[in-house]
Amino acid sequence: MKTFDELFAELTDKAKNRPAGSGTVAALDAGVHTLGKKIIEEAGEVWLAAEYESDESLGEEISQLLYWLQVMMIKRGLSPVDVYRHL
Ligand SMILES: N=c1c2ncn([C@@H]3O[C@H](COP(=O)(O)OP(=O)(O)OP(=O)(O)O)[C@@H](O)[C@H]3O)c2ncn1[C@@H]1O[C@H](COP(=O)(O)O)[C@@H](O)[C@H]1O
Repeated sequence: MKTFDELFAELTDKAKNRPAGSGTVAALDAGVHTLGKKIIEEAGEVWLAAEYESDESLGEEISQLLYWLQVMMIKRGLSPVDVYRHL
């Protein structure tokens, strides 16, 4: 288990050091267009889970959406503060 900020730090490190086999590195290399489509897909899965699935499944789908949002943030050079200041 990890927090939003802990995952962001981990993904930032992966982007910097580019370890072999990292799905995050591959996703970053795929680019904004691919990341955007993944975010739309995961958002749809959150919606469907909220309509039809368990709390556990919904939590998992939300975690995946947060992951892809973080990858997009890193791709575009945003930090969590750039988001938090709008909350
Ligand atoms: N939290 C996540 C995470 N959430 C979602 N995903 C990715 O998003 C996909 C979502 O799964 P789905 O079931 O919706 O999609 P799928 O059809 O199975 O997968 P695709 O065919 O679409 O890739 C997963 O298969 C992962 O590729 C994640 N990938 C990585 N992490 C964490 O990110 C960190 C770095 O991971 P690596 O870069 O892979 O080392 C680690 O702590 C991981 O636990």
